[in-house]
Amino acid sequence: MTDTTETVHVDLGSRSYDVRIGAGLLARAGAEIAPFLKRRRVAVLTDETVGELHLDALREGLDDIAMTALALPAGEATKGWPQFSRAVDWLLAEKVERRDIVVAFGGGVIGDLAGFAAAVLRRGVRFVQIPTSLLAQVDSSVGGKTGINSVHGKNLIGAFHQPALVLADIGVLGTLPARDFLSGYGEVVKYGLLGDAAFFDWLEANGPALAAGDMAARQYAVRRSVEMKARIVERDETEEGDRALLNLGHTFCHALETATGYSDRLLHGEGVAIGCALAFELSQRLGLCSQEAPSRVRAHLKAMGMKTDLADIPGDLPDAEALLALMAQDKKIVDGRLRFILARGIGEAFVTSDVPGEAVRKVLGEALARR
Ligand SMILES: O=C(O)C(=O)C[C@@H](O)[C@H](O)[C@H](O)COP(=O)(O)O
Repeated sequence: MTDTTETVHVDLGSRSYDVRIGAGLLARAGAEIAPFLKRRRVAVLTDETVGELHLDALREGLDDIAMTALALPAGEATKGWPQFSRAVDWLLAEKVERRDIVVAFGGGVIGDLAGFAAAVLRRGVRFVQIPTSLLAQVDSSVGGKTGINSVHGKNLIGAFHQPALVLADIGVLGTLPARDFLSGYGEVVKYGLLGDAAFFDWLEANGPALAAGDMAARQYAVRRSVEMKARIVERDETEEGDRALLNLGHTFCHALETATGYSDRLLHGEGVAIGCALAFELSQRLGLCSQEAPSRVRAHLKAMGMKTDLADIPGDLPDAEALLALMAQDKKIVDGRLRFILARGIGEAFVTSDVPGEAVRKVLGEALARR
């Protein structure tokens, strides 16, 4: 079989690394990781679902590299202090040393938590991301944002810590439940919306095939997303400016995730999709883009069977004022002023602090009224 693995290099000087994208990478994990090892052993953090489905395959792929593993409960609720301290204590009990490699084997929750554990363990050890969800492959495994949630908000505790290598095996996406796959698709659409109108056109045409399992389409979507993310992260590793573009939809999303208690009511990528739709609605309300743009965003998300609005979130939600208060914990805030990612059209996003609170309140109020 021909090897169709592609490599996206993330050029960050001494923190540079490759993102390898293809089918069958799990089976070759040992050969891929070996050059980074000082001794032939790795400590793997995973979740119970991924562990059950794929840990044996990873163990086999690692060949003679010894593997020890801890499986945490699956789900966003794991991304907090209790499971984080459990993971760090386990890594210490396993005698993971500074020159060793920690492997984050799972979706965004595991990648963020394990990356943060690696960042603080013995003041920093290297880690390899093996993302198993679409969301983690296209987004959270790349760029070095690691962390956990606080009762005050999403991802408020963490560190920038770049991985040494990312292995995105698109073959494992086949075991994802449809809801999780579509949640990850929310982040894929984000890339088209923020900076590549042609990619959004492509997604409108190919999104259904991608969701149905077309491997070539999946590989292209993962590669294009990672490429876009890599170029932005290279320009602005620690989000002083441009990197905030990757936060399109996230100011709304994080407030909604906090409001729904990081529960099954709203998955992260679902919140991103709703957040992108609201960001385009806000842009239109401020006269920045045409009415056609938010309609096209919603139409595509709907055609993919995704959540597009606050009305699609089950259970109670707080009022617009309370949601605005949650948004005020956003990490993009400067001098008390929220920064938003708005758009002049599809593929034309930009970062601005110049957004009247009243306009945001109105967009949220109207969205709540549609429930
Ligand atoms: O990598 C980034 O930069 C992003 O903003 C990507 C986001 O999609 C991702 O969810 C990120 O973890 C959110 O970052 P945060 O700084 O808003 O917590």
